[in-house]
Amino acid sequence: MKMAVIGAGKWGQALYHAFSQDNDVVIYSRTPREIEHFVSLDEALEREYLVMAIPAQFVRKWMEEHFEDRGQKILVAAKGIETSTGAFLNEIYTQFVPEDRLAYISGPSFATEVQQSLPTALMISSTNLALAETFSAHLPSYIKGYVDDDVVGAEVSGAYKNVIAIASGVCDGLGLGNNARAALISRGLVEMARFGSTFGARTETFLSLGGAGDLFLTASSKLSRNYRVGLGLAEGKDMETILEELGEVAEGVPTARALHKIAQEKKIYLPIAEEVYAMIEEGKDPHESVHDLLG
Ligand SMILES: NC(=O)C1=CN([C@@H]2O[C@H](COP(=O)(O)OP(=O)(O)OC[C@H]3O[C@@H](n4cnc5c(N)ncnc54)[C@H](O)[C@@H]3O)[C@@H](O)[C@H]2O)C=CC1
Ligand SMILES: O=C(CO)COP(=O)(O)O
Repeated sequence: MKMAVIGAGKWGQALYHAFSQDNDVVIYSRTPREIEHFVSLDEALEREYLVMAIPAQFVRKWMEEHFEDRGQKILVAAKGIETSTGAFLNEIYTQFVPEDRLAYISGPSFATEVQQSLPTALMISSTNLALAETFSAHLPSYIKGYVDDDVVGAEVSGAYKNVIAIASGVCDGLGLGNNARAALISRGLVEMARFGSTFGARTETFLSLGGAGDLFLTASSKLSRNYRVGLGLAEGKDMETILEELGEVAEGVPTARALHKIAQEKKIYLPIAEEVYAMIEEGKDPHESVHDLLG
């Protein structure tokens, strides 16, 4: 399969490594990189299959400024909800490409482990199951693919788990123990599903690799950038310092802002996401947030 990965951050490079096992793959990013098969934007857009690994908050601008529809089939690899509009990624991408040419990859997948070819299982979701199957069939042997057609469920799962991961980092950073973290993750899963059902997601999707699977992974490991944001908040660091020290994207931060905006507009009860927002945006004391969540 002739593919191009667009976006050469950790995840773009990991997916480039993965798909390169059995396919003809090139990679492009706005910042030139010393990567084999690094190509120009035009060469990348010429490929029949694209993997879009641009972070969620930058997708709309990038598509407006650089994308040319040449009939490509697209695998969306970012996880997040656009802060400025509350739009899910499928709502953004479908403004540029018909939904039957869009698929979304989600599930428990630290880029560093995918880059090391460690065993991984992922979900590929599309309203066009044949397209999801095509991308799944071209994954390398060390990644087991599962296909599904609940795009909204996959997107909400992938975005929301990052916010719960921040809360989990706060919990562990405060030394509240395993019971507290397990309770937080469990209630976070319920909150994700409640939010997703508002937008037509299937509840069982939140029990899938893209839901519970990715949540368990991200909310329990220092490999997660979002979890590390939570550790920083627990240490009393301000967001500017946390993000500067992180040096990488933490999608849970802008997504928490988006969830707050949506929760206010649609009157949805999102207690954990709202506390993460209060800590991120209003500098709320994490001890107070925990007290209010347990209260
Ligand atoms: N790193 C991981 O383990 C995984 C990340 N993801 C998702 O992949 C997406 C990308 O994340 P990473 O590659 O990990 O981030 P990263 O922090 O490693 O890289 C971010 C990339 O985005 C680029 N970028 C920043 N601003 C941009 C803009 N305005 N326009 C275009 N490109 C811009 C940067 O140059 C950088 O290459 C995120 O949505 C993340 O949630 C999904 C699964 C695993
Ligand atoms: O999505 C991921 C793992 O599935 C990566 O999580 P972080 O963005 O928190 O590092």
